[in-house]
Amino acid sequence: MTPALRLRGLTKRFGDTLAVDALDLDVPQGSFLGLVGQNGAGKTTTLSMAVGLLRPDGGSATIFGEDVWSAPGRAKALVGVLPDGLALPERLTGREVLTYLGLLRGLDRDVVARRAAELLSLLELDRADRTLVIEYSTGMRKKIGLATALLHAPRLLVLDEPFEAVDPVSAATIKTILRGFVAGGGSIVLSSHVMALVEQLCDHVAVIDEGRVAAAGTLDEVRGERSLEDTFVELVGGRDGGVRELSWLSR
Ligand SMILES: Nc1ncnc2c1ncn2[C@@H]1O[C@H](COP(=O)(O)OP(=O)(O)OP(=O)(O)O)[C@@H](O)[C@H]1O
Repeated sequence: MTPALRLRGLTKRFGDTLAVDALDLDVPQGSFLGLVGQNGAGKTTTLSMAVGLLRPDGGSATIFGEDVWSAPGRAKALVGVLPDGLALPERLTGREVLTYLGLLRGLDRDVVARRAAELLSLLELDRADRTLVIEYSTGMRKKIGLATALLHAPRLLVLDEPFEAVDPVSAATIKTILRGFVAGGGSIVLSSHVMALVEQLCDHVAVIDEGRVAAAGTLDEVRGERSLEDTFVELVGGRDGGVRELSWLSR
């Protein structure tokens, strides 16, 4: 079966930094994949190239077989994206943002109005109906970003740190939405630093280290008998000597 997302030889260099190094990754259809890695490992750069937001120096990205760079219209219709540092029209309310983006996506006005109302209510943004996006908190921005990613009912969701700065009640709602999305046949790839969250939500995991995939597979294949955190620290921590302490802090 064609993967929901296929990355082959994806490469990006910023000056002397090789951020992503000939990276290969498949996100199988119907899977919920967690992308984990240390700060600066290359997760955001990889996801940005995967969805057509950042042009790779080499390699390819396909979404359900559609090439992100040679067939961007077809590929982008299939994917909903929550990018890092999402730029939003700041002088609109959440409802106006969803209406604007829904109409740009070619959805009917009635459909947009219905879906926007449901998303705003579910994500508890309807109480701030007159608030402009510029006045939103960090967590509210994440939530409206997630709503924009879901609005056109994509087949694949690509979410960069969707739970960052989100309160526990909203996080529980988002988890329910994402689980429902996968149960309904959707596929998800999300990046996170929270191993417990990845273990709780995802059925597949990929560990990125220095721009390459250090391990990938089902959750059980990658972690074996250990916790994901132990596996992760062992895989990527070993290089710089693992966990160290500040001796001058001890009394
Ligand atoms: N626009 C840029 N210009 C220069 N260097 C960049 C740029 N974006 C990323 N990098 C570098 O590329 C590498 C990978 O960064 P990236 O943001 O993809 O990592 P990450 O795994 O998402 O990190 P984090 O977990 O901290 O968000 C880092 O060394 C970073 O400094």
